[in-house]
Amino acid sequence: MGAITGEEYIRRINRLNPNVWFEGKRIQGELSSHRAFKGVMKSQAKLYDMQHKKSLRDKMTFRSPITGDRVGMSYLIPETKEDLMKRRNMIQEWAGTTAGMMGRSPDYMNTVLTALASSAEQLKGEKNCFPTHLQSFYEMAREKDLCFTHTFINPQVNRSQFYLGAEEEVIAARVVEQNEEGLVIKGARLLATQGGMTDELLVFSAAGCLDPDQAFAFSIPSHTPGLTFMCRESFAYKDSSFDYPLSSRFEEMDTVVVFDHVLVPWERVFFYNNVEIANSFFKTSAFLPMALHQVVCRQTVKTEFILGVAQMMVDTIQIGEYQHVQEKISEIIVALEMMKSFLSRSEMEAEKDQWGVMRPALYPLLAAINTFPRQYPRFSEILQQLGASGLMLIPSEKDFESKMKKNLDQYLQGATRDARERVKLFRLAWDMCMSSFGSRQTLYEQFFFGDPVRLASVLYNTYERDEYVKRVEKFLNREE
Ligand SMILES: Cc1cc2nc3c(=O)[nH]c(=O)nc-3n(C[C@H](O)[C@H](O)[C@H](O)COP(=O)(O)OP(=O)(O)OC[C@H]3O[C@@H](n4cnc5c(N)ncnc54)[C@H](O)[C@@H]3O)c2cc1C
Repeated sequence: MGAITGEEYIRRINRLNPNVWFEGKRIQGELSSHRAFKGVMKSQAKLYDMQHKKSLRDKMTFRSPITGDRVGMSYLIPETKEDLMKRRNMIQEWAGTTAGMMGRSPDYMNTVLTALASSAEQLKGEKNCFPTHLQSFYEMAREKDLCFTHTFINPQVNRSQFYLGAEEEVIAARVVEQNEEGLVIKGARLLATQGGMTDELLVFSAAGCLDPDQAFAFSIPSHTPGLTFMCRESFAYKDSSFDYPLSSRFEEMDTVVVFDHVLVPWERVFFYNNVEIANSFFKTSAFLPMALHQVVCRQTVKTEFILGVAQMMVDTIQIGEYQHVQEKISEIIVALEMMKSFLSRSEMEAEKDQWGVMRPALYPLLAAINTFPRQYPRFSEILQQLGASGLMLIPSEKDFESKMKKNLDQYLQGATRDARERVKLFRLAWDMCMSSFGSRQTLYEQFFFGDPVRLASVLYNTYERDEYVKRVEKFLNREE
């Protein structure tokens, strides 16, 4: 089968008909026609269509080692530095289409699964681990071009250090039964972005897992009996891409995932009841370097887009002569250059692991994921500071078609753009940094890969720096 088209993606999800709840009701009918999903599913479909465009086919796909069919490049296990470049080019092509605003374009989770499968050998011989399940599942996903959401966060009930979650009624998803057919899961997980609009849900333990009944990794189809996705409010308020240029296209729903005695067949279980593996596999496998490589590729493209928007705003109202404006634009340039450097260094210093996987160097990528969550809110702030009232003077497409057009044309024109074009640009900036969609983007970039505070601890606890301390010791003991 190999790489799918957009139409195949839409058909497949509609046929699955997963149990998705929105505003108090189960969504009936085709998910791709529902107002909360239609824009983003159409955008996702466009990404899949790119795999079949003649001019992009070699960039977006590679030949399956099993069938020779073309399969998605995000499923490529990198063995050389050239493979890493191929992965980067593909990821950035998709990110360019979404302005980097779709954090969950399928390459993100495809990369996660590919990374885990490339390290499956690590599970060999370990208690309750099934490396062959993981490997064959990856191959099946690659050949069918499946897409995924994932969930690994327990409900935010009580985050104090000594909370053990021992309520009588289960809250955080856990194994409640084990039988011949598989594991039975009950409870909830937060959250799954794109929940319901993917083929599969990949579930793995929350970081710092202590409970053997929560120490698992598996994947199940989105329409598995007992599985429910509960949506938040949709930020796709209108279809007009003039009024809502980003949210009408890229609003990725976030869902709470509820497991009501969900049966996970054994062949879908990668490991269970193994706290040690649950806590170590994601650190020692290729997960971090490969997933972060995808993330930083996308974030770099997103930063380029933000820089472009900011510069267009500056030009439109001619504020580029002011020093503080230049400084603000420079701040975005510095951030962009940093991201590009982190990415290049991660590729230049990539090394093969013991299974022949070319892993991008981890520390430049960890530095990036520690920096970007702090930079991104500043980008929003800069757009607001540059746009000022212009971000409120954003009449709708309908206003431009009304009797008011003459007034709008006269009073909302910019120095270099007519009123309609100026408003179109400022609406884009507004959707990026002020609308519900824009605010979610800011929260997303801060948290989607984990709490930035705890991500900093990963650096603190693992970064080799004895040599520097020794150097200072030597300096302090210098006699001359
Ligand atoms: C838009 C969005 C989309 C997301 N999509 C997904 C998804 O698709 N799949 C998925 O699995 N997850 C997803 N996430 C969840 C993301 O992984 C979490 O937000 C992140 O790991 C932080 O966990 P939390 O939200 O539970 O915050 P909490 O852990 O509850 O933290 C809340 C606050 O308490 C502090 N805090 C709590 N515990 C500690 C501690 N032990 N030490 C220090 N400080 C602490 C934090 O620093 C923070 O300030 C998404 C998040 C967002 C915002």
